[in-house]
Amino acid sequence: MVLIIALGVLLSTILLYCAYSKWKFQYWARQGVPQLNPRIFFGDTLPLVRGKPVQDFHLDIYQKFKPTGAKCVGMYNSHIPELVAIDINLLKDIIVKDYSSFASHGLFYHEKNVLTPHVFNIEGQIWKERRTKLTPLFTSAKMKQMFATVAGKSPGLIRLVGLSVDANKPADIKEILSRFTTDVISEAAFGLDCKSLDEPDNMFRSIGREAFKPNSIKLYIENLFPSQFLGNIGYQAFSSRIVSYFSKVVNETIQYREKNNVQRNDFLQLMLQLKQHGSLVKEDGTVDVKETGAYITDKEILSESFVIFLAGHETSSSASTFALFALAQNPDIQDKLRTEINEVLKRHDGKFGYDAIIEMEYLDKVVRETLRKYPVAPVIPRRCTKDYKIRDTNIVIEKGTRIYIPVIGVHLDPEYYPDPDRFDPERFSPENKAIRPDIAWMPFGDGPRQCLGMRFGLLQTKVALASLLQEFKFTLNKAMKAPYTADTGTFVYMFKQDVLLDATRVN
Ligand code: HEM
Repeated sequence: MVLIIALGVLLSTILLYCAYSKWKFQYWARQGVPQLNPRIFFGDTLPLVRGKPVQDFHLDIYQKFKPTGAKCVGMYNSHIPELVAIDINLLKDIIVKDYSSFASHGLFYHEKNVLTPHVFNIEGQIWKERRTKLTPLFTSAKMKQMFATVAGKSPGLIRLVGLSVDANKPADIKEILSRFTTDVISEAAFGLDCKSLDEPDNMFRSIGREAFKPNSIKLYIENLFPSQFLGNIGYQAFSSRIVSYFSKVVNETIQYREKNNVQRNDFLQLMLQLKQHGSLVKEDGTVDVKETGAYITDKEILSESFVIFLAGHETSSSASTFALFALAQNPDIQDKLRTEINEVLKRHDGKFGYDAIIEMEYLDKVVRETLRKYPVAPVIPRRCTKDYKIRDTNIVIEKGTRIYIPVIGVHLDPEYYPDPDRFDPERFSPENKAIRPDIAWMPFGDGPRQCLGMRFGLLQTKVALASLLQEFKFTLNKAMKAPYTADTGTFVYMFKQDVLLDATRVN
């Protein structure tokens, strides 16, 4: 009897849910927004559950709906309505002009999850204040100060590729560059030499991999319930292994530096200056009293160190890997770039410094074209923070709705980039840039929430490329065969297979 009642309750619940979903699945159609083809329980996410890479999913939507003139496309995550923005003017409104209605990434954070309340996740006024405090850490002048930290890892990078050459083996460039950027960012974030170039399986790499691995159950839970509720019931976004290791490293480093008055050229040191003075110390050692008030706490330093570490290494290593992959297939472009690197270095008496890197204009174009063709963040999530009416329509995006910015769709759109599969750095000449909307290139997002570490990301990518191309010529190893599928095991766009390049010494 009990069993029959239980079955009855279960069946009625399922039927009710089905009826509710069926009604909910008309949400976008009721507003006149074209929508995908939702299925019960999964909504439109079944292809993703079956393993379709996120970038392919969003590229398909963009390419299917752009020719119809649709401004946006509705979809359902389970039964929850979400929106993919397509029209370039709508994208600009969301990211730049009306950003205050979309100033959230819509991701989980909670004070009890100490690594999560950082500038990428937090929202509203606290985000605004934190962003203002952290912005001075990423100016060109600060990048110049940190240049030596980045370039200091180049000899190890060159040595690793050299080992492949000596062993007559292809260089596993994705792996090598990931070890390089892990070393760069741990040194730049908190002054630690984690020696990934020598010991590939160290704890920092393992933390990076674990934290960047999508966990669909966690993502589902974080999407369904408000952060405050989840945090209060004890939900943990990261394993205790990550939290305790990372917290220990950062807290001990803070204590050590404060006790011994250690001064270093890294992000942690700059954050310690904010903690002590509420402002950054100027080159002459003074603090500008007018700028004071930007104090940050140890807790904030911990979560911000975590996001600098996370956001700072796989993104840049993926960008440099894609660049070498593209250059290996385009020997003329590779030769032209090597010539520029050698000429600029000659003008700088062979000194590989910050000013020399900034002077390399063709290198800049190559990196920009790489991030166009292979945007390492192919889709940017945003959350609507107040009801928003789309210009010249009756469509209202309700507060709380998740929006997707399909960066990959825009970057491969022939309207902005004719013959989009061709790798052509000249797309970034001043004349060619002037004939398309600015927003059509957005690997770092755009507007007030644009990537805070853009300058540092570009710098590490350029240092890696300039160091390697000075020494080696790269071609694609014969094991590299299209089609190249995207890795679904990480949030950052990268190929699933190893990127194997044959390297030969230039001289
Ligand atoms: C090639 C390298 C990189 C790429 C392609 C990249 C891309 C992005 C993107 C797409 C966003 C979201 C922007 C938006 O919502 O409009 C972002 C945000 C962010 N990135 Fe990066 N990033 C890179 C490197 C870095 C580095 C090296 C750091 C730190 C050292 C960093 C720190 C951040 C932070 C803190 C945010 C959050 C900003 C905010 O919400 O206010 N990124 N990045």
